Amino acid sequence: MGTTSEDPLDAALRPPENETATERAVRLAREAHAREVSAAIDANIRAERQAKKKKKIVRLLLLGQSESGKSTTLRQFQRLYTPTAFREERVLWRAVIQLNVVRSVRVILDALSQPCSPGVSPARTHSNRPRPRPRQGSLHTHSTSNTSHHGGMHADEWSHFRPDASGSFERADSGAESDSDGEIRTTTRRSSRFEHYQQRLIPLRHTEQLLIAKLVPPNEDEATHLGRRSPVKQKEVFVRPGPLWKGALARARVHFPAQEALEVEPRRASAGDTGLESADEVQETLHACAEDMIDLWHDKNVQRVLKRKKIRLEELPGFFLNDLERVTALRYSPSDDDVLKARLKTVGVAEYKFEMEVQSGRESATEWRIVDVGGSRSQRQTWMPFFDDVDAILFLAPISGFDQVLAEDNQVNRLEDSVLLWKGLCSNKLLQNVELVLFLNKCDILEKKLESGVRMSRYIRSYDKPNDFPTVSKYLMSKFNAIHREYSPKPRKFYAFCTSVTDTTTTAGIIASVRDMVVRENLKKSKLL
Ligand SMILES: Nc1nc2c(ncn2[C@@H]2O[C@H](COP(=O)(O)OP(=O)(O)OP(=O)(O)O)[C@@H](O)[C@H]2O)c(=O)[nH]1
Ligand SMILES: [Mg+2]
Repeated sequence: MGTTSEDPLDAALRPPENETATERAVRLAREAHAREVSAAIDANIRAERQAKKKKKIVRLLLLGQSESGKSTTLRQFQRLYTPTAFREERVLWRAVIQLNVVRSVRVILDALSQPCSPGVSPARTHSNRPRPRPRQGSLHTHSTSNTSHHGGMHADEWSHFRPDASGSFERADSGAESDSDGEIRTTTRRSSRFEHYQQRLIPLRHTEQLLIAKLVPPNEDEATHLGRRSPVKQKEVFVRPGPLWKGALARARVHFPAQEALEVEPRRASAGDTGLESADEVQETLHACAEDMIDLWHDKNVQRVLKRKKIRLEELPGFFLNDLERVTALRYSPSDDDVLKARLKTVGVAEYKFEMEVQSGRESATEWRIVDVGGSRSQRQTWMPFFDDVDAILFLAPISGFDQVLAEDNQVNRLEDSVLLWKGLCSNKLLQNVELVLFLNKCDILEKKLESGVRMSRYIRSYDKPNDFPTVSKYLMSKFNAIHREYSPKPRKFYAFCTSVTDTTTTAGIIASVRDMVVRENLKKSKLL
């Protein structure tokens, strides 16, 4: 019986009938090679699938009140583990730094335009305001009568903040004007000098508007204007995290140096001279106003007014006034440190993926997903949904804020707010198996503050020890530890560090420790499952 329906593929693959021995040998060799290539591709696909299956994903959530240093810590991770991307994006921070400069100057000008009348300090003017009451953090917090096992002290006991410990700059002032009647002429001269600065620096107002327009998408309805009354209670410019604002900036930029120039000469770039050929309008204005800004900042009378009003600009976020000459240069491009010091408030939540560029050991198989959130009160409801699926939480408590109140609620002491948040996290049942890492942050500011004579005991009732940094930081560490131990639903290790996350050297080591710890704990848990 003959075949009537032959398979066309068979026919196509069948060797030619009149094939010679040499042709046959060549054909067989070609087929063998093709089989090898195909096997290699299959093996590759299998290996990739295996790797994907094996790949560890570590989720780290950054939490803490506004200005605690979450986004700065994230930037440290980026600097360490995705250095190329960090370096490429550095130039986009220029607009943020420009705005930080303009706003610092604005704080000074506002302070000068509201002179204290002789003999009446701003503190006195406000001293009849309602006294700050302890408030609950927005996370659930326990009040319990259990005694702590830490030196017999209850974890609550230490956080008895003094009722008058508002710490707001305008209210913390206790010094009176020292001008006597005989100094009227000097005061008049001083006023005209202040007016001179106000006049000379008028162009900065327009600059500020330009920068806000550049940084904040037009459909954002959260206010971005400066508050009128208090020099330090300005509304902050914010961004929703993620690549969007950077994209907008990149599109808006006037001229940026060829990327190659940045890559070939990274050291030049970090020194602030990248070979920018032309600056944008904002930078030109800043450059033109540089001398006046420098004079203003170094003016002894201005310093005196700031001191009297207890405005410590050096401690405020986004402080660049000691770098004015460099940051107002026409060809200025931000350094690593500048990016870490820049202040841009976060609104919303974003997850950042880190395929660690360091391809060694375990890290090559670990993908990190770090979630950065907004820390102000209105933002805290966004935290909770992440509690379900997180391996570790890095909580930042800016301990230098013991004499400050929250920007969003001037009745709440910042340290007290951090304590309440910490209690809420420690006691949260959803998080009982999650590692909590504590950064007692802004230690550099704390140290300077204590050295300048601000007394901890004025703000924390139970504090009766020496007012030096080692004692204070040790005390606070032990108190946060006591809360952790007392409030955790089941025992877990206490990982805590005293940090200044703007400091690259010390933070690199701390982040490496955190990374190792989180990976190790993650590995342990996955083995147990
Ligand atoms: N001197 C000093 N400044 C710090 C430190 N940590 C953060 N900062 C600065 O404080 C400001 C606020 O830090 P951010 O990282 O933006 O704070 P955040 O927690 O993300 O704040 P939100 O986005 O409002 O929730 C920035 O200007 C930082 O450079 C620190 O340890 N020391
Ligand atoms: Mg932030």
